[in-house]
Amino acid sequence: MTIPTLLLVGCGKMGGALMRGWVSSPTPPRIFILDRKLQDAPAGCTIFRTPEEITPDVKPDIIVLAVKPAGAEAMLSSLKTVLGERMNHTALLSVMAGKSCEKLASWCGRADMPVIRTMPNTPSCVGAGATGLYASPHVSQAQKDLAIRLMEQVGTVVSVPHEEDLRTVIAIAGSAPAYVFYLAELLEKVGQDFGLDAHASRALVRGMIYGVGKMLHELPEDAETLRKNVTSPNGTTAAALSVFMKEEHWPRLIPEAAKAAIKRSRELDD
Ligand SMILES: NC(=O)c1ccc[n+]([C@@H]2O[C@H](COP(=O)([O-])OP(=O)(O)OC[C@H]3O[C@@H](n4cnc5c(N)ncnc54)[C@H](OP(=O)(O)O)[C@@H]3O)[C@@H](O)[C@H]2O)c1
Ligand code: PRO
Repeated sequence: MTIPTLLLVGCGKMGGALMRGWVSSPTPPRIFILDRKLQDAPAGCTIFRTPEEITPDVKPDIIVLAVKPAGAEAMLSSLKTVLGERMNHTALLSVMAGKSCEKLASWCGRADMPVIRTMPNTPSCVGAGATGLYASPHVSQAQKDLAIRLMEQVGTVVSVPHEEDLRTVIAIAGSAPAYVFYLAELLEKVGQDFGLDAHASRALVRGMIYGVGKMLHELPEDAETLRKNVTSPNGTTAAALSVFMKEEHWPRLIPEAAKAAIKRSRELDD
């Protein structure tokens, strides 16, 4: 199989997570990076600071767009100018939380530009990402297969049938690591407030979340069964869950938070 060439545009928190995941995978793609502040690139990756620095030998199979949605139009307009004819032989893979395939294609100067929209998450940096992927009608099967292969190199990929579905992916996977990190922060603080030292509290909470993730990933049981296995009748867990499971707590707050993320993704489209 030939090694694909990527132009990774924006190598911040998400682009950087993908880059780390790719370079640590068994068969890394060839990566050119466009980022104005990235200090060091891994061996084999070339950094350009501005679109104008991109050299004529860069002929990407896929351009991975990982800048903020507000900067996408200006960036694609510059890339269109710099890459010229090369823009006709590449596909665009956006990781952005906003901006439709149609809009991105028009900013590339080609209504028939093959655009793949994805919603990855930062656990991609350790090969444990979860990515939703939508391919617009102009994407060939070979380009879609390549996009899926690339994202599978950094974790789980789910193709969604409608572009609109990506909003739900944002709410339950793209943004969701932050919810779990917040839970970790709060649990670590509780551990300390209730008498453990910081190191012990951190080690226990991180070990617990790692173990839960590994069980959910590896075991066939559904989450509800795994939860019930922890919950002894009239025991400590039941006491704690009786707080979380009150109608006005997690059952209301989790969907409310998801709706807020979805609403914000609509605003980022404009
Ligand atoms: N963070 C996440 O967990 C996550 C998850 C899924 C999807 N996303 C999506 O990923 C995209 C990037 O988010 P992020 O959190 O990675 O943002 P970020 O950390 O700000 O990364 C963007 C990078 O691109 C650089 N950049 C922007 N415009 C540039 C230009 N014209 N020339 C050169 N470099 C440029 C930025 O440099 P400066 O800082 O100097 O501008 C920065 O290093 C967003 O669209 C977001 O919706 C993020
Ligand atoms: N981070 C981006 C945001 O907060 C997109 C999902 C995760 O907008």
